[in-house]
Amino acid sequence: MNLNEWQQEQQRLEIVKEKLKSTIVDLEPKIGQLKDQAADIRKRFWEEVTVNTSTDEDFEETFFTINQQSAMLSERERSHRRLVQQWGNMNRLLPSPYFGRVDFLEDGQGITEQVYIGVSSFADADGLSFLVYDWRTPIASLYYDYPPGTAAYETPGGRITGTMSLKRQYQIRGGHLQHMFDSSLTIGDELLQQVLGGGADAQMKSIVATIQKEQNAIIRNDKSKLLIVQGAAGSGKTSAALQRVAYLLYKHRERLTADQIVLFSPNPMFNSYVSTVLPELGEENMQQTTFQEYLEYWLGSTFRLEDPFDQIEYVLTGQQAQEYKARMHGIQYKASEAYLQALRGYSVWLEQEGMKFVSIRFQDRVLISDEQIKAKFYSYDASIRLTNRVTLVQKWLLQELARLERKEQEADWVQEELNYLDGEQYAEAFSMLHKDQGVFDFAEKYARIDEMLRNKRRPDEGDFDFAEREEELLSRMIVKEQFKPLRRNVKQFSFIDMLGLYSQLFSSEAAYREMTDEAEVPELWPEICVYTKDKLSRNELFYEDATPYLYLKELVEGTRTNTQVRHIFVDEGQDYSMFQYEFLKRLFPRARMTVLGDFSQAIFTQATNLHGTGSPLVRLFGEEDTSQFLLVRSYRSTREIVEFTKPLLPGGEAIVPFERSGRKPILAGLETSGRRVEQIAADIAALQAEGYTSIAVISKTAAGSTEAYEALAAGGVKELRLITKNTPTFEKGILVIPAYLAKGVEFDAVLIYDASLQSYHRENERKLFYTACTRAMHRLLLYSAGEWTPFIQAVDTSLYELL
Ligand SMILES: Nc1ncnc2c1ncn2[C@@H]1O[C@H](COP(=O)(O)OP(=O)(O)OP(=O)(O)O)[C@@H](O)[C@H]1O
Repeated sequence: MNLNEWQQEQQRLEIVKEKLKSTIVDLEPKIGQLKDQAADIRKRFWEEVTVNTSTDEDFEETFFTINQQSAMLSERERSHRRLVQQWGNMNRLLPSPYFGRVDFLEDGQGITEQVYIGVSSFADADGLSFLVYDWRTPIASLYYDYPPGTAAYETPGGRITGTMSLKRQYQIRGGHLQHMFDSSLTIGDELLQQVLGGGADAQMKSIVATIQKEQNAIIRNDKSKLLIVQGAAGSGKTSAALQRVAYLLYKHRERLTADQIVLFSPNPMFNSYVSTVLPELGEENMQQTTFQEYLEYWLGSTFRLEDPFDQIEYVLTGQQAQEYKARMHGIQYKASEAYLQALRGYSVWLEQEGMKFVSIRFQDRVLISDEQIKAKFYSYDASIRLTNRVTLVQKWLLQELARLERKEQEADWVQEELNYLDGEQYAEAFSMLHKDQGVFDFAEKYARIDEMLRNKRRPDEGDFDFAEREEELLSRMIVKEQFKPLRRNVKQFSFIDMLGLYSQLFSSEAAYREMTDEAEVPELWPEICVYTKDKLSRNELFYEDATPYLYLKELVEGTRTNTQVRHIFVDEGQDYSMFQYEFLKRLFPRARMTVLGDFSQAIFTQATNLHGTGSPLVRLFGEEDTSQFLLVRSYRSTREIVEFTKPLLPGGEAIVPFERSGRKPILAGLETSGRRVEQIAADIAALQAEGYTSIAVISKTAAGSTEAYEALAAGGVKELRLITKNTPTFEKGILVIPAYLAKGVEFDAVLIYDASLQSYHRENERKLFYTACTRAMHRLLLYSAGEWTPFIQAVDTSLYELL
């Protein structure tokens, strides 16, 4: 690149910066004014409105002026918000106004346009010529999709074709042009090299300057109802997901808001890891949650729920337990579509027989027995669907309660309670009654009509005994208060014995077949029945039972849906069962779904294979509405680490490392655990001296982490932090962490605490081991105080160094 070009670019940068600065200066007073105006309107809102409702016309007039005032207020507030956002965007642009440029000559046009691309758009004072284009504009996709030559991009009005004569990347920091590269490749590797060579952070970074073509296709896909992304470890799935959220928010800014997008994360710590990407891009964060959080919300008050981490701990360490094998079959079956089908079949069977109810009790008495409820339930026409019949029963119960409540007023305990009120309390109740005049009047009116209907009082009857009436009113209120929880419970369907209904499924094999109409019953069913019922009897729920339980609850009580949400993103999608996918689809009927995952990192027993024609996930929306993507390039780790981790997996050869070099992984075989601790302590110190600030010691389980933490702390390693499933945020430093919690995140250096045969040998530990190793960006060190795991033994010796 010649000096002249460099100078031209520098000059342009200065011009853009000046214009940005003057726009910011112009905007500031306008923002202040609008804010003041809005505050003023709010303050004087009622002064401008004369409330008069005496006649219909007055009422209309009042209604009209209120509407007018509030429209004005919201218009000012909207303008204010827009300007503040614009101001924020300009400030964000100032230190680095753009990162890319393409020169494009559209077919049929005479002038080549210079398209500069940055994190948001910036137009010149005329409002027509763009000094910077937002990376999400249609024309900006040229930058991501093509090398110089013929190129095209899609617009709402159709495809635009032409020729790209230049593609340039910039590194601008603090307003200074530091580097500039012209590229002939899709996106020059230089910038990506620099970005990836940097250190790991406690928070994920946006990748807008270096989005790769295959990632861009995911980010901009706006056609399919379901996007499935299968991508190797470190291939940028999470990154693509977050930029996709920003893209959708931009493209549909008139009708889509951040709270209509939900991201399901693998754990709360991951939430904090990704939470800064969108704000960095000038967008609000989408809603973030975990599936467990949802389960806790609906079931947490009824059960002690096992979470997926306890479940995986059991899978990894519970081999000695008697029911281990049965539980493994159980986990698999309860995650399957077959079980979902079985539950549907069960709900049909319940329409004929087998419903279970809970008696409604009051003060140790049965008010309405379960048998009565059951009889009522089956007295309705058999053609009425289960949930509708439940609603009818609910209505009937509320009526019954109203009747019983009236009857209860004459009960002795009410009289006693009345007597029990001493003078002061009585007076207080009395004055409260009168204070709440509205309630009192209403209650009076109600009582009067009630009595008339019951022929106790003639319509013309005037005077009545106030004292008596007040006493009656008081007793009514006492009973009402006591009946309140009963009514609330009925409204919350607690008259249905959900626990009993779910337990009932786990009876004999023959009964199960009959109730569910399912031909297939999993192996070891009797054992599955025993341990499941045992758990339920303690008001506890296994993780694999939680979603099915909730699903059955909805089949009986009616489906809860959220129609607000338009997009859901599921990260680490391989860890969700088909059962859970079906559930999510029902829960968010108006949402499109983006599922990102890696079947090679499927560490849970209920995993779902995402990709390929055989993927059960494709059936969720059908092939027509589904787009599948395969990401094979891995960006996180150095070539040496990727080459080492590839042979750990069957089919791993397909993974392509990004060309960034580093040291080969190091295998340190040590004679004793004590020596291992010494070696790790020395290695951590050396890594720190080399400038690495994010270092993770990864072990297989939580117990393993605690053991490693204690040994290393005793061995003199300072400022260690033990990460558990309850750790809320992700921070830089030296962490000790179980592999399953390190999912989705990354570190400068990873130290595998125990890579011995003893630790990793079963087939279901292969993916866990792979997941742990692929967290490393720059350095990977593995330790063993015994024989190496067979997964490493299969790796060519040229791919690692021995200590
Ligand atoms: N186009 C890109 N430009 C710059 N960095 C990228 C790009 N794509 C991915 N990366 C970087 O690669 C690393 C891995 O990305 P990310 O975490 O999104 O991958 P992933 O596929 O979700 O990984 P895993 O499955 O292992 O959790 C991150 O540091 C991310 O910033």
